[in-house]
Amino acid sequence: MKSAPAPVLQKNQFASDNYSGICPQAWQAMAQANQGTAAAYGNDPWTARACDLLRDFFETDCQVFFVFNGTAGNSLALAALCHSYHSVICHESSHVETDECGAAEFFSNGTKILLVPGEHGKVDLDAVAHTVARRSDIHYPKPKVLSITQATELGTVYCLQELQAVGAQARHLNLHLHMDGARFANALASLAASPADISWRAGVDVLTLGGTKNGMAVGEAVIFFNRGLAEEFDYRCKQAGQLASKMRFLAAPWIGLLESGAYLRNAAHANRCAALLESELRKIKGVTLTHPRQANAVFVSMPPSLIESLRTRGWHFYTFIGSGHARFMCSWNTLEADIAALVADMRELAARLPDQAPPE
Ligand SMILES: Cc1ncc(COP(=O)(O)O)c(C=O)c1O
Ligand SMILES: C[C@H](O)[C@H](N)C(=O)O
Repeated sequence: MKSAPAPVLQKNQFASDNYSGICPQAWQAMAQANQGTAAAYGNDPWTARACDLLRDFFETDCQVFFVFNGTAGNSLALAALCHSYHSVICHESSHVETDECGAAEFFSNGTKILLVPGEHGKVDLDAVAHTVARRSDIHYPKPKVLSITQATELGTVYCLQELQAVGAQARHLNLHLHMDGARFANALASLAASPADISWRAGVDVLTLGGTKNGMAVGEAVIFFNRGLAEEFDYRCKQAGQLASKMRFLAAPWIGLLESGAYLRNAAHANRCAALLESELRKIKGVTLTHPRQANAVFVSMPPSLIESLRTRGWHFYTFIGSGHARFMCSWNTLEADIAALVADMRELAARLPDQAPPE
């Protein structure tokens, strides 16, 4: 018997940008698309418009597909880039590895995921080269794809030069380059660069572009800059249950966010909130930042007793990502009052702790 559904939370939380609702621009766009009947399975005007807007956004004639979530986007994209006897190289803290329940391996019929380390969630390019060069015998799953996450799972962002180095290394090693862009908007806002420069111009072949965490109800875009790799991807989506019959309602929010500019504004707001939260948390005894805050997440170490008392006070936050530090994530609808409330509780509860060195 399933437990009762969790109640609607009375205050904004910092567990994930997945906790947030639908932003006004996405909601209005869905309402605007809800006019009468329209052709199904993507043959509607909203889907066509959203695809064109994304081609304008990235300044290139890319192939665009809409899927329901990021796990589908990542795993189907990776499956399109390699065969079952290949391997995909990604960071040891990547979502593909840690939080997609083997979807990439499943949809590619067995492609092996090979993990590399790297500081603060970014792949170490020497480790990537070693993973490719270490073996060339028939028994080794031949590396075919390098997958990176931008912004990373640990709240950091590859700068333009780092992305260019990743792209150059992927080309040198004859690897396709996939980008998990669940929080691409946050990276874009952080870098103040052009979408094209931090994607295909840096060498990205396929991007899973996040919409859900940036204010949409549901929906990610799989964008093939290397159009040849998109061949029959539509069939792959259909077979995986990722071809929406009422595609217009996945596509319309993209129109709403891109035409209004909310796509970037939402992410910039979340990043600013995280910067404010970071500045406040740095002042609290026993709370130590564990990764540079470069997007919308703040990672801190703190005493287990403080973690427990914060949760008892009603705060939701994850401690299972990366090396298990606490992640506080801001979103398009985070308010300064939410930050003030969290910081006040944390400061009060931390002050009650006996003097102790922060955990390792
Ligand atoms: C880095 C990253 N990639 C991909 C995803 C997509 O996951 P989901 O399938 O839950 O939309 C998430 C989820 O939040 C994520 O954090
Ligand atoms: C970790 C969890 O799977 C989700 N991707 C999030 O970032 O909140």
